[in-house]
Amino acid sequence: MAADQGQQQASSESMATVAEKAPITVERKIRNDLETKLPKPYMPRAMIAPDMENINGTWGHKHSNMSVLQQHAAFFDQDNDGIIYPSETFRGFRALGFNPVASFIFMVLVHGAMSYATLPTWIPSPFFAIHIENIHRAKHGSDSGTYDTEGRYIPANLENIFSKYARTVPDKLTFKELWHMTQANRDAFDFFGWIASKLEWGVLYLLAKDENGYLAKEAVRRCFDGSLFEYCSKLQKGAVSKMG
Ligand code: HEM
Repeated sequence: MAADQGQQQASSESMATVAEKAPITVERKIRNDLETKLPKPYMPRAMIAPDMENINGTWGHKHSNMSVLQQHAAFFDQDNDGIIYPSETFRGFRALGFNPVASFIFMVLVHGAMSYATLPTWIPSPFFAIHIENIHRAKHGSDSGTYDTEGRYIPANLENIFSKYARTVPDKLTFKELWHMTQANRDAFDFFGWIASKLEWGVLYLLAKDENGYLAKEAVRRCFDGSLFEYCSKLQKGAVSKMG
């Protein structure tokens, strides 16, 4: 009997997501029910970005056999040649509705920060090209961990963002909660990653916040597979109506 109880206690301890002496684990919650809806939520997905509500990823979005991170960047590859030039990024940001000044600044930051790491040789590109084949090499620290090192997508890490930081409304982040998340994701002395993360999440907030100032989980998920960008550019052209 005592042995049974001991075993039960050991097994509940081995699954605990909270440690009494680490109050931060109480504050930032982890869900333990992901598997009830989403099979193997911990398994990185190469081509599809699912979550609890969309277990097959984005309906109607073509992966073209690219990794989820490659799909995220591919919207900006307007001639589909696998290489993104600054002019394409500028036009991509314009198509999303950003003004010329903001689009120019984002273009300089993205290509200044990401081109070199993605090049096929060590010789820098005078054109600041970004090679989509190697986009995984442009990953940085202090991120959410939702892309893995090879550019796959880890559903559990998307869910963790919302269970940890969405306090006001479930599955939606206020600007303050988003800021809190990027602060919490900081690796020590990773100044580049701190700034890169703030910019990525800040631009996403500007692009996809709703009329009440919330950033919805659905918008974040669709940012990861790039389908959000296609949707927003169609919205700008007036080709689709706004997401429910
Ligand atoms: C409106 C435009 C864009 C938005 C809103 C955006 C937003 C994001 C977000 C929110 C992340 C996730 C960061 C994390 O997991 O913490 C991310 C990651 C990434 N983005 Fe973008 N992005 C945009 C444009 C681009 C462009 C043009 C490129 C390159 C061509 C790019 C390349 C990347 C890469 C390489 C990562 C992985 C970084 C990492 O997880 O360490 N993004 N982006």
